[in-house]
Amino acid sequence: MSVTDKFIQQIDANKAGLIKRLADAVAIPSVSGDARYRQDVFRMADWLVKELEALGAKTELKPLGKQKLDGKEIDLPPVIFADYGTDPKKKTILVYGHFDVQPALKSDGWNTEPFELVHDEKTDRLYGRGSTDDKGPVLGWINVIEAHKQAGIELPVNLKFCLEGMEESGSEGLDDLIVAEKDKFFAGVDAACISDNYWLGTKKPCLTHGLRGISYFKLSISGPGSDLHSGIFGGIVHEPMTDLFHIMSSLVTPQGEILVPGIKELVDPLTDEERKRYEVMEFGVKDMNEATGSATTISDEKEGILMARMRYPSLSLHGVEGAFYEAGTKTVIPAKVIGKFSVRLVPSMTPDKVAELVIKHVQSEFKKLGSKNTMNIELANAGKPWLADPNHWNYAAAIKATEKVYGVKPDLTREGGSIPVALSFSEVLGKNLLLLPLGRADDGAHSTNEKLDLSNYVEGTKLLGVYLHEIAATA
Ligand SMILES: C[C@H](N)C(=O)N[C@@H](Cc1c[nH]cn1)C(=O)O
Ligand SMILES: [Zn+2]
Ligand SMILES: [Zn+2]
Repeated sequence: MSVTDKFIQQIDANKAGLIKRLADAVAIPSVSGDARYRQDVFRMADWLVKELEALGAKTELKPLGKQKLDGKEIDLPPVIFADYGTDPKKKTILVYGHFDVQPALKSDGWNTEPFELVHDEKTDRLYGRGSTDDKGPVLGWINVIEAHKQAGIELPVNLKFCLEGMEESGSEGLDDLIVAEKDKFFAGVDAACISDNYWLGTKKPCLTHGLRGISYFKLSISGPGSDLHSGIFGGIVHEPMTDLFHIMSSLVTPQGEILVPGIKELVDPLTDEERKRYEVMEFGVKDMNEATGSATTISDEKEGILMARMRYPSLSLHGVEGAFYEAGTKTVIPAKVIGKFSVRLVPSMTPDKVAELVIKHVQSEFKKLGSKNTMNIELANAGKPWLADPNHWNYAAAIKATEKVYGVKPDLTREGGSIPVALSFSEVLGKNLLLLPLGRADDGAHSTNEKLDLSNYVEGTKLLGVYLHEIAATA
């Protein structure tokens, strides 16, 4: 039996162990965007360090200093550096992942408790916050090391881990750490791999060589000293929510067209050659409908959908802090509301330029309202877009591994989401970076009822391990 077959057999024999590990990780509510959960993000880092050390990795926690969140100054969670193997004859692969998650409450519409992993045996799906983004994939790498140890097989490469707890909140502090550690911890890295995105649809695996960037804004409008009765004060005062809705609706049309002057002009023109790349992709409107659980795509053509995800910017409205949103008919005029929206950036757009255009537009729209309220707009976090050359042994190894594990040639995609440090890894380290996702498009990352199919977790773990063997065999 070949070494990779032994590894695969070991993974199949330990499915229960893999599920238990994910359940333990999901049980820690490591929400980075809410100061009340900050201790849990630290706890999650300690838990991962224990898992890695137990398997023989050498770890170090790198502090990142402080941040301002919800008006308080609090400690940023540490970054975990870990080394597994330092054999100079082997290639060294840098693995990045994140152990923080998006917020989740059962009352948001979850069918189960978000921080309890639930294995639905009928569908063989694992439900829980972080199952697919990004605890499952991070644990995939740990499962790979464990299976090698259990099966008595040598890992064919050296691994370096860089795991952070602030990805969902803009990766504050990590870029500086990468620069500072370029010739220290990151010295000797041959290539990098991140598993933190999703297949294009629900059936076919993919490799990803591009990400959109992000500029996330908070727009606050305040007026009255406290919430007011709309019967007593309605029609008398300038209402913050009315101002906010006017401005928010001046940002984007229901057809997804961004109305902020100057943004469209930043986008690279589409060439015939590029359009053909979308035409040949195996993908249909039906795949997207499956992923969204609806038939609500703006475009009815697959090329339009693919380009909207991969090569055009988008502007999304996320929520309003301070607004009345519960059941019932409360007749309140909220005193202060904070609108949250973000722009996804494509290559040739920079967060600085986009912030300049958005802030100018919002100021001008607010002025038009003639309101006596106070408006403030801030860029809460940002990440640059990233695009890599897929003609590299790192991608060749992942293609072969996908063929071995899934029996198909993977799609080559660009992802619509953002991983702020992807560009830093490519630029600062000057090494090739590959995105090798485990999860499917319908996993519900950032949404209610986030899940990872058990088969994606198990086969995905095999994929990560076989990819390392392919690197050793072909690179
Ligand atoms: C693609 C990755 N799994 C992800 O979800 N990234 C976030 C990053 C982010 C940046 N600011 C806030 N979140 C995303 O794309 O939304
Ligand atoms: Zn993620
Ligand atoms: Zn995420």
